[in-house]
Amino acid sequence: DFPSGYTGYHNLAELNAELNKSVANFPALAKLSSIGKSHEGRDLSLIKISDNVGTDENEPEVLFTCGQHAREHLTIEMCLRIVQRLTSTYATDAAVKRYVDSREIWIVSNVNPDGSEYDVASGQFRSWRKNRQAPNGTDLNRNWDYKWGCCGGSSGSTGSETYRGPSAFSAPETQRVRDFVNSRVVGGKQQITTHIDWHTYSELILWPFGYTTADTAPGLDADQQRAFATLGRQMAQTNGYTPQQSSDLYITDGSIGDWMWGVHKIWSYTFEMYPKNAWGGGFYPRDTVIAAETSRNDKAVNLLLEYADCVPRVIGKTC
Ligand SMILES: NS(=O)(=O)N[C@@H](CCC(=O)O)C(=O)O
Ligand SMILES: [Ca+2]
Ligand SMILES: [Ca+2]
Ligand SMILES: [Zn+2]
Repeated sequence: DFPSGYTGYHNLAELNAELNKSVANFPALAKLSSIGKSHEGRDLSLIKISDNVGTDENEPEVLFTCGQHAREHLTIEMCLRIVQRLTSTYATDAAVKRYVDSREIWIVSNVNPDGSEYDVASGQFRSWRKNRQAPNGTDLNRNWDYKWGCCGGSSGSTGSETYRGPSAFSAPETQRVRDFVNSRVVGGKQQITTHIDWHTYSELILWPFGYTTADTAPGLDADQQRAFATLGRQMAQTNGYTPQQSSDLYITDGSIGDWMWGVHKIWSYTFEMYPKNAWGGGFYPRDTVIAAETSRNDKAVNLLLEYADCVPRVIGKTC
């Protein structure tokens, strides 16, 4: 379990207990299911939040994913914040009510439960990043099948922290999220319009592509780049993170964001949360920062929900 100074973080059992509580308290708004199992057989929980939550309504769908990287535990708290805020303030916050009534919001609060449990299992942090597949784990954020291993943005060495796996989608966890997103193609149209994948740390808002430093590339034209950057900058205005194309940080290939946009044209952002640098605790900030550093992103989440019907509206275009 988490060591002292970190007991405010939720381990998997505590996370699931909180998700169950939210669903029990708001049965008309929240529904819990599973997209399948992790490598070691843990459930990959899926929460849906919307009015008439039991009905698939014709409303823009928004996806949030957390915990691809095991040691980035603050992201689990971020997904929990999203679930708890969108249900518990529905009755009192007009904006939240509007978003929940007009969107369908999906949250996979821990994509890599084997990894996050392994990281705390000994009572001391192991600084574990990857999943728990043999021989030494796969970096889930290099395992997605868009330009997989194309461009020096991942490693073929099993011991590397960015080991891409023996093949794209070799990890059960990326397969399950892939299958869920693929299942949201209804009548030939992807229902999910927008997505945030949560990471730590560095306080950044990143948008595709990661596999190339070019601002535009096949499948990402100048207007789309401008829309990505404009909404990214507006969200950064609200949380003080630095907005940039993900390859401005470093080249990544096989990342979730490139796949979401490259394959499904889902407006996908990667947020790197607090701290800004290692002096703030690196991957392991104390639990005293959780409330401030998750609520810091409330307005950015609202902006994504606002534009979920048509992101190009942000640059004055119509859909
Ligand atoms: N959270 S992290 O691993 O330090 N950074 C992410 C950045 C993701 C990206 O650039 O798209 C990664 O390398 O997968
Ligand atoms: Ca609905
Ligand atoms: Ca729908
Ligand atoms: Zn990460």
